[in-house]
Parts: sequence; structure tokens; C-alpha cells
Amino acid sequence: MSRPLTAASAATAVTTAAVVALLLAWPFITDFYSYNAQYYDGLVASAAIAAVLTISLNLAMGYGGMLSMAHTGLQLLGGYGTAFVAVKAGLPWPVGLGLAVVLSAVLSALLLLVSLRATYLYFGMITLAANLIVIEIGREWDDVTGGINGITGIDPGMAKRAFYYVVVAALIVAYLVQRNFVRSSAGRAAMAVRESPESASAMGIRPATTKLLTFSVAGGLAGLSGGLYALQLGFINPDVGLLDNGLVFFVGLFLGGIGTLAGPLLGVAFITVIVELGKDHARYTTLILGVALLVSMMVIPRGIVGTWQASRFGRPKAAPDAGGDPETSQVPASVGSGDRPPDRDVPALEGRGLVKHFGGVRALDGVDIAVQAGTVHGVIGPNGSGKSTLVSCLTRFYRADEGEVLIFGEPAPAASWAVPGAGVTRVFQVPHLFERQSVLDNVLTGIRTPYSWVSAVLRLPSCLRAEREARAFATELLAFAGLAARASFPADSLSHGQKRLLEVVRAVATRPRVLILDEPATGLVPGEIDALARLCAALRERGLAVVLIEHNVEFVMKVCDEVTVIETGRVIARGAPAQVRADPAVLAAYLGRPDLVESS
Ligand SMILES: Nc1ncnc2c1ncn2[C@@H]1O[C@H](COP(=O)(O)OP(=O)(O)OP(=O)(O)O)[C@@H](O)[C@H]1O
Repeated sequence: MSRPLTAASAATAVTTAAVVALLLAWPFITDFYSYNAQYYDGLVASAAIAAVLTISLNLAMGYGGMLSMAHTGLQLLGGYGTAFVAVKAGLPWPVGLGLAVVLSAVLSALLLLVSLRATYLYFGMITLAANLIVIEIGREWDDVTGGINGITGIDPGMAKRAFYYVVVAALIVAYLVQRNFVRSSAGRAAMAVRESPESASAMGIRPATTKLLTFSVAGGLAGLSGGLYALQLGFINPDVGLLDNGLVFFVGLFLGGIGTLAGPLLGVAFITVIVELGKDHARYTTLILGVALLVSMMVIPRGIVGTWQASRFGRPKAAPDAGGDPETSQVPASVGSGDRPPDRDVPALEGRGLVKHFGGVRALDGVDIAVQAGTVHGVIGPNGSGKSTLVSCLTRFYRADEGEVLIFGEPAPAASWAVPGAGVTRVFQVPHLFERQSVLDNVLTGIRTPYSWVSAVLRLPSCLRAEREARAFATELLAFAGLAARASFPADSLSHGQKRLLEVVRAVATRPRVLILDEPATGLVPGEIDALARLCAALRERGLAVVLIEHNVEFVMKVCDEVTVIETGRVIARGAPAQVRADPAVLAAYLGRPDLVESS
């Protein structure tokens, strides 16, 4: 997690220090310059509480890709938790804040669990329903919530200035939770699932648990914001949960920049200033916010921070390439040196009698395939013959109707996300990169790190060490692929060939024992195809099994030790390249284009 100090990170550190200094000095500044210091202190405290909730929304929607309409309800729940503890149970308010965090995190987890299969929009509707239910329970459950009048007399028992510092401390904590989470393997997993649950699964990330964790952490922060809000107001009632109140958080998030670390803070600060300047015309506040949102969506859809990052000034500069020449670079030493030496007696990957139907189409019709460790195994066949379906069945993206899959003689796990953990990683036919993440983060997403999200948020030494090692490994891999100079660039800025190489490198980062590449040479220029061939050879030397699905038969014949040929879902030939090339059934399958398989 310790990053090299670039000009951008130095600027970020200076800005962060300046903002923290301003927040800490604010009460002294207002004391000095204004007769109405308490008002301005309260204004900034309110903005800080709103920023905590906006950070929570950013984690859920920006980084987790989950549309949340439950955030005012979660804030209300946090408020009730704090009020109940402080007023009804007579316990210290910090205990109430703790309960607020737990209650809202638990409700978020439950919401996620009941909507695991929901799409983006349906998840949003489920959270909307939950929000309405929380408000209604608040109205009806008199004994606990005080009903429609709510709970009053919530007193933090300290001077307003002291409470201001409590709020600022909470904002700093919320920001650090967001930053440390996002920069950890948990955060990278959340962004991977946001961009493509399928690719995330192929990297060994379990989408359901990742979403559960992200939404629960976000829920906890929403509860914290609710507890602080109740303490600041001195009361809590069901109206706090009304959706109208959530408008300001949404506008702030989109204006500041959703999916950016500083966006929620900047957005809320911006809105606070707008509302404050227009306070003499308060009835137009909603109109002003609506117009602000509309204009920002039309002019700067990525928000202020997102637009800055995408601009010429905010974009990273290309570093001189640190030895990133695939001609000469070596595959990092740790690739392939897994804990188990390759067992040459048992196939690394085996499919037995695989059958797969799509409606009336029999895409696989009893395919047997056995791939040995330390070999490159080609799978060829005409278009639509079933190659990609075979890969998907072997990696459990499709459930085969019949047959079994074995990895080093053991039955393969049933879930696709568990297959990389068993040693088999696939690369898709169409590039499936995490396009909005940096090139380095794409590779880091593939690396399994042995620390928990809690140690990431607390930046414990074990986590920092593991991150340092992961970054060093990822950097070595990028240097091998000739992409080191582009490490901090977004993946979508790469050329097609670079994207394909990055995807292969990302798969290698999972430290597989079997690597399946589905048409990796498509769209590559000859130099890139050579680099790919060298990579396959290097991985074979390291004892990996490489499965190569390809249309480029010349390439397959050059790099493969064994070839399986499929036609209409059946294996029609298998053996050494020269033997397969001369097989009459193979020549017949390529009827019309025998030049594709015949030696020149
Ligand atoms: N999700 C799906 N739904 C319905 N039919 C499918 C699906 N996936 C594949 N098929 C069909 O199964 C057959 C095998 O397709 P598959 O994509 O596995 O072939 P392929 O050999 O990989 O082809 P290509 O070389 O063009 O990528 C084809 O007839 C295809 O139309």
C-alpha cells in the first residue's frame, strides 16, 4: 500500500493536509472573523456529517456499483440506535454511535442477502422498499422510536466546539475507511465485481461475498452519520429518513465525482456553499440542487474530481519504460513455483465425457480432454465447433449437462469463482479488463493477498507487507509484458494488443497451475504474437499447463506440444501437431481451407 511518491501523490498529500488543517482551525477562524461563529461551526459540522453519508453512498454506488435508495433509512436507523442508547438506556453516547454503526451495517447485510440475484435496478427498488419500511416502523413502534414525534433530549453533554471536533474526527475516520478499503484487495475486488462479475469470478473473486462486505461497510458509515446527526440535532424522528433528504447526498456525490476518493467531500462542500449563498431564497433550494445536478450530468458527467482525473492535467504522465521489453524480459521467478510440484502422472486438467446443450444445439457431445502439466495444449476447430463452450465447462462458467471435470485428479469446485483457487485460470475470448481501473490495479486484482479487510482498513503491518509484495510481483509482470510505463494509466487507454497482453498477465498473476487462453492472438500484430509465444514457452518451462484455444493454426502448431481438434462438439483428432496436421478427419473438417492446417 505504500505507493511511490509521484507528483500527483505529493499534491494529494499536500491538499489533504491543507483540508485537515482548515477543518481543525475552522472554529478559531470563525471566532476571529465572525460574530456568528457558532452558526458557521454548525454549518461545517452539518456538512461533515453529510459528507460521512456521501462517502457511504460512494462506497456502495461508486465503488461497489450498487444502486442504494436506502441511505436516508440507514441514517435514520443509526439515529434511532444512538438516541435509544443515549436517552432511553441512559448509556454514554459513544456506545450509541457504536450501536448505530452495527445496526445499519447489519440491515445493509440483510438487504444484500435477500437481493443477491437482483440486477442493478431491482436492487435499487429493494433498497427503496427497505427505506420506506424503516420510516414506517419508526412511525409505528412508539415504545422504542417515540413514534411520529421521535426521541428528543439527545445530548452529547459537551460544548458545541468539542462536538465539532468529534464530527471532524468521524469524517476523518470515514474518509480513511473509504481510502484504505478502496486501495486494498477488498476494494479492488469490489471494483472488479462492479465492472464485470464474470471477470471477477475468473480472477477467483466471489461476487456475492464481495458485495456483502462492501454494502455492509457502507451501511456502517451511514449509521455513523445518522448517530452524529441525532446528536447534533438533539432529536430524531421518522422525517429524517424521507427520500427528499437524500437528494443533497446524491447531488453532492455526482457533482463531486462518483467513484473517486475526494468526490464526496468536494461535492458536499460545493453544495453547502451553494445552499448557504442562496439561503435568503430557501424555497428555491431544491430547484437549485436539481439544476446543479442536471448541469453537472450534461457538462461533467464524471463530476469535478472524475473530470479532473480524465483531463490532461490530472492524467498520469507516461514514465520511461523500466526495462519493459518482452523480447528480453524474463517471466518473474515466482510464477509457476507453486507449493505443489507438477505431477506428471495425473493430468493437470481433465474433462471426461462433457456434454452441453443450448436448447436444440448440442455444443459439446461427449468431449474428453486431458492436459498435462508442463505442456502447451492447443484446442482448434472450425467456428462454432464448441471450443469456448468447452472452456466454460472446464472452468464452471457453464454447468455441463453430463461429464466431470478434474483438476490434478480432484473434482473441480462447482462455482466458477472457486476454480482459480484450485489452480485453473481462464482468459476470455473477448477482452474482459477492468477498464476504469489502472493497468497496475488490474494485475493486482489477480493477486491473492493474505490479509483481511479489517487489517487493510487499519493498515496493519501484515497488510502493508503483503501489499508491497503484491505490487513488486505485479510490477515484474508488467515489465515482462512491456507495460511497466503504463502502470498508472487506466486500462481503457491501452491499444487492443496491449489489452490482450495485460489480460494474460493478469491471469498469470493469479499464480495458476493451468492457464487457459481463449483466442489470445486475435487482433495481435506479429511482434505481439511472438511475445505471446515466448510467454507460453516460458510458462511451460515453469511447469504450468497452458491450454491454447486458437484459430491461428500456424501459431498453435508452432507453440503446442499436443493438439485436440473439435468439430460440432466432438473430438475428431488429438496428438502431436505434425500428426494432427496430417489427419484426414482434420483436413476434411477444414474443407475449403485445408491451407489452414497443411504444412507449408
Ligand atoms: N450461450 C449460448 N447460448 C446458445 N447457444 C450457444 C451459446 N454459446 C454457444 N452456443 C452455440 O454452441 C455452439 C458452440 O459455440 P462455441 O462458441 O463454443 O464455439 P467456438 O468453437 O468457440 O466458436 P468460435 O471459434 O466462433 O468462437 C455454437 O453453435 C453456438 O452457437
